[in-house]
Amino acid sequence: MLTDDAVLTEFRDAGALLEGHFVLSSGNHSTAYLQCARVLMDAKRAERLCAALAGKIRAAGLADGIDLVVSPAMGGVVVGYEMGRQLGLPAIFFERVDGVFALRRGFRIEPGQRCIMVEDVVTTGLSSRECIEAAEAAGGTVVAAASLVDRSGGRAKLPVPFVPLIRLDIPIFPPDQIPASVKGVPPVKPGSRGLKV
Ligand SMILES: O=P(O)(O)OC[C@H]1O[C@H](OP(=O)(O)OP(=O)(O)O)[C@H](O)[C@@H]1O
Ligand SMILES: O=C(O)c1cc(=O)[nH]c(=O)[nH]1
Ligand SMILES: [Mg+2]
Repeated sequence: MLTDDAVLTEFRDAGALLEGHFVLSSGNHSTAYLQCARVLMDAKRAERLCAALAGKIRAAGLADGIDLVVSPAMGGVVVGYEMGRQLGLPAIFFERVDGVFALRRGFRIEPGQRCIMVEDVVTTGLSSRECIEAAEAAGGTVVAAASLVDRSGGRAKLPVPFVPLIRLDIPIFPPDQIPASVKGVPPVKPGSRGLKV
């Protein structure tokens, strides 16, 4: 069990609590960004946080009978792997092919396998919902979801019980409602969805 303060300290110590002007995966803008890759680059920190998340999942009675961890690449790859280790389950990831989540690399889901979908961050919940739909389309039954961070303040709706390690309520702005003070700061887009290179 980790307190919210302890989780935020881990993020702060990892240099993962960023302030500025960010374009999120959803196209919304924000003045705050949680860079989970910086948290997960430290194996011991990843272990501490994922052990706590696994503990929350067990405490919620959601760990029993799960066969498989599924997660959405890129952000979900490392956290999915470590959650598989903590829960004693295999872990596979979906990756976007022409924008649509697909299983590659010989990964597959056996018919009826019970899955938990694991994300790094939930903002609108779109990536999570798409990953859950992809796992169901691949033959699985998704019974729960988990993430390191839910920054939606609980507003993101997922179709299965959802356990975040920490829940934050961080404002997001649609592109036509960005405050003037934020507009003046050149935006950066850290995530990979819809990235133009
Ligand atoms: O709840 P949402 O509004 O979907 O936002 C959260 C998603 O955005 C980020 O991924 P991103 O799509 O930027 O791609 P990445 O994981 O490949 O970096 C993050 O890893 C989540 O998957
Ligand atoms: O919504 C996102 O794209 C997003 C927000 C955030 O704080 N961290 C992240 O990795 N993605
Ligand atoms: Mg992602």
